[in-house]
Amino acid sequence: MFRAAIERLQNKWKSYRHRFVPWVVLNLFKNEKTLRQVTERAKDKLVADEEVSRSLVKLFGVLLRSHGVDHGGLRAARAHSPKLTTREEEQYGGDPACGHNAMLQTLGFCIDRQPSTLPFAGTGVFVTKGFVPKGSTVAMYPGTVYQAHEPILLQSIRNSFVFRCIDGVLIDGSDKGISKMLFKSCSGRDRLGPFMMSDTSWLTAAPQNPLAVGQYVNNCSNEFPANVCYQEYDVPHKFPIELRQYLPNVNYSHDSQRPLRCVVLVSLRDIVAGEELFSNYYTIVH
Ligand SMILES: C[S@@+](CC[C@H](N)C(=O)[O-])C[C@H]1O[C@@H](n2cnc3c(N)ncnc32)[C@H](O)[C@@H]1O
Repeated sequence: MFRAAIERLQNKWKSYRHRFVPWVVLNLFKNEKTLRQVTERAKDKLVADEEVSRSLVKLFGVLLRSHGVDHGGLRAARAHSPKLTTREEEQYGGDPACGHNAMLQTLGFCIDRQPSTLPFAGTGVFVTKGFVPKGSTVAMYPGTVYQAHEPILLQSIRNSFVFRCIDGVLIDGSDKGISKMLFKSCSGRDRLGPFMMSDTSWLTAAPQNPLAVGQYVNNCSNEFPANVCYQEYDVPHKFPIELRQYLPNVNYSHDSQRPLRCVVLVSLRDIVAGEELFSNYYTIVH
């Protein structure tokens, strides 16, 4: 009987999809009601990758113009997306809050970090303005991407921001210490001529890409069910090169042959201003 119980536990552990490892170990049997279950891996995507690409390209295109940082690619960016109106140009130009303005304008909502609604849960992420319709790309999970075979031991010590994808790829979303140093170093390494391939500003209090705060989204509880879920997004080859400077992820290994792995958070229902975002740290894939 004891063996059967152990086997049940092992099977359950193996099928957990997203794991913030230390948190899961301590809370494995809490909030069982809020577990997200999916029947097939293919069905786990709430929104098509093309839809995620569309949202990101729209936002990043506006960010590119609003920051006035073109790294040699502004003209190319303008060729990609429609021209801004004069009013929009004025609204974004030189405004320190331009990231949030761009988000409100293009996606119809703003998100930001604030103290969590939950006691002892530290910082959380809230919808601060506008309205998030179900199925929107609400946030991105920033960090260094490690393939399943790459070493992460040192970086993972006392680090509650290591996120595990379904295929064993890990994303270290910590903005402190060795994790921070490694992200900056990999990001500098991967520059392509005049183009940056990733954004390091998520490591600061004011990320250029305002979606890049998904690592601060807290786990749901029985009182606050999940309103967002994680979804892997492999950046397609055709993603505009001049917009990659806003991607908050970078490969740990320079010679990674795989497309860059990002993780986005997608809304499970409509969310209104003032609500905190809650994800489910555990997803069971049957
Ligand atoms: C990925 S971090 C999320 C950001 C975190 N709130 C912070 O301020 O750094 C995961 C950690 O947040 C805390 N956390 C997340 N969800 C929680 C919850 N529902 N209740 C209490 N603490 C929570 C735990 O300390 C967990 O290890």
